[in-house]
Amino acid sequence: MSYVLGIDLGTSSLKGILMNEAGDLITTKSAEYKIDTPKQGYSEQRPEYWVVALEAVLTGLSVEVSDFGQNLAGISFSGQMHSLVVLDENNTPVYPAILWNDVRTSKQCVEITDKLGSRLLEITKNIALEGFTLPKILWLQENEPAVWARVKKIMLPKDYLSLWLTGNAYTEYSDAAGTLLLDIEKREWSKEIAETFNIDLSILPELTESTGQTGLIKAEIAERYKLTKAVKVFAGGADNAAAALGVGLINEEVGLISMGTSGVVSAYEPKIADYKGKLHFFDHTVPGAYYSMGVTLAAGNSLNWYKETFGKGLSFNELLSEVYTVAPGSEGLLFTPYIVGERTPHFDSKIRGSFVGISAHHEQRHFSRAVLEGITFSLRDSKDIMEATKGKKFKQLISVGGGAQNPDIMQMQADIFNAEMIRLTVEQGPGLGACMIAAYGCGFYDTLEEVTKAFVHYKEATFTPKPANVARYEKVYQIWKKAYQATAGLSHELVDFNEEG
Ligand SMILES: Nc1ncnc2c1ncn2[C@@H]1O[C@H](COP(=O)(O)OP(=O)(O)O)[C@@H](O)[C@H]1O
Ligand SMILES: O=C(CO)[C@@H](O)[C@H](O)COP(=O)(O)O
Repeated sequence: MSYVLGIDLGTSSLKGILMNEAGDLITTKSAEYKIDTPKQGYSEQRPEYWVVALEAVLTGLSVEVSDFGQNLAGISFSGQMHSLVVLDENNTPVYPAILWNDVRTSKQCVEITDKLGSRLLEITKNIALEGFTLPKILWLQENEPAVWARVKKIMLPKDYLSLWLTGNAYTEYSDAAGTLLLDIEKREWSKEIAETFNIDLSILPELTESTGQTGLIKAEIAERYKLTKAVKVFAGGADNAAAALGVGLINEEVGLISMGTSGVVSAYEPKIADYKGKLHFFDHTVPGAYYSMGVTLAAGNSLNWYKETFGKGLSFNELLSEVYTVAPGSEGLLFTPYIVGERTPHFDSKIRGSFVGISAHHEQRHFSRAVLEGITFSLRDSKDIMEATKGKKFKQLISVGGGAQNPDIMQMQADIFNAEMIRLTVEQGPGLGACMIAAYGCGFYDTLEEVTKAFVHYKEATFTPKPANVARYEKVYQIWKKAYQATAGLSHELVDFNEEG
């Protein structure tokens, strides 16, 4: 039976999921990489890190699965969104990729908003945020003119890997939508926006559907991994759009929660909607459909920071092993996960995180629980906005991302969202979505609905809200919500103070 490979180029690691054409999991492999932070607010990765990780995953698969080379038929991708990759005429990166959680571009966001006014929302359906690609391009033009002069191609992370595999430069609508350069209605690069900011349209990659084929794996790479078939490569999707497909978000019945490096709440949108920038609005991987989402900049990232700072050397399971012994509300300890600023609902790159209410009786287990609760409250902010704008409550939510591995986090999500939380049998939503795109692209199925039936399965055991916890969290959440206003002024002053040196 033929195999399909889904590559999820995450922020903390690259994950490969190998499945057969019937939708059975064969195996998974992953390789981690670091984030470089040369200055406060900067977040970068060298595209070479991703290639090294991809090669490690391909090597691991070819060693573990004896018929990998013989049976691999198609590959597709899911990738961290918005991050800017810049290449010269030889397709060599000329600058580190500036990532989606880099907040150096506040000035450029103001410039975009001033120059485009209401046209920005009309054309792109989104507002200017530090994480998106266009402000990063303007930052490079302004701060690194010599580098900018060498740029012949702009790419998004997963598209760089596709280029590396095939030699062809493409992107697809779900990732293009996150650049602020796509005219969402016309489904083409916006000439108006590109001209306003002196961006030559020729440096933008050709657009295709998520399911579009970008090429075949180059001969020298096929030879290295002993791939005997002509392996087809398909464009894939932005990680949140691929996850939406991977969890079966192909109708409005359910919502999606992801606790990866970022935290995301998203919903299927059958047609273009105007959320006035309160929620992000992007193309889905399902051609012609869309999804809306709210984003917490540092969900898993806050947990990582906490682990590295206060639990060095511990595994996540060790770090969180006593969380269940603390009652909901962490006995009066609150945490706001704004360690790199926040998107939904505050859109504030200068807010910073805080612990509020530290008492002499608090132990490490209280801090651990407070961190998880703060992350989940922040996701609740997005969920509430989404439900209010859509006028409907999600009774069931599918939970993905690294955080979904922990049962205490899952129960907390059920209690704080007051919804039944469901998990996938194959735990990696974005990578699964990428496999599904490859299976469809290879022609193993006629429709994405059929692929969904074969590939997407939920675990039988779900996490249901406990009424006493729901009631308690409702009260704590109302207090937690005040922490943003209470700490915003202080945070802004401190950030300015630090920037002055
Ligand atoms: N066993 C675990 N328990 C709780 N959280 C975890 C666990 N493993 C990973 N995580 C969290 O999940 C995050 C990684 O999730 P993932 O979806 O792989 O992210 P990304 O796609 O951004 O690389 C980590 O940053 C970490 O905070
Ligand atoms: O910026 C966004 C969405 O707008 C992030 O969700 C990135 O797409 C990174 O995702 P993860 O690495 O956390 O999956």
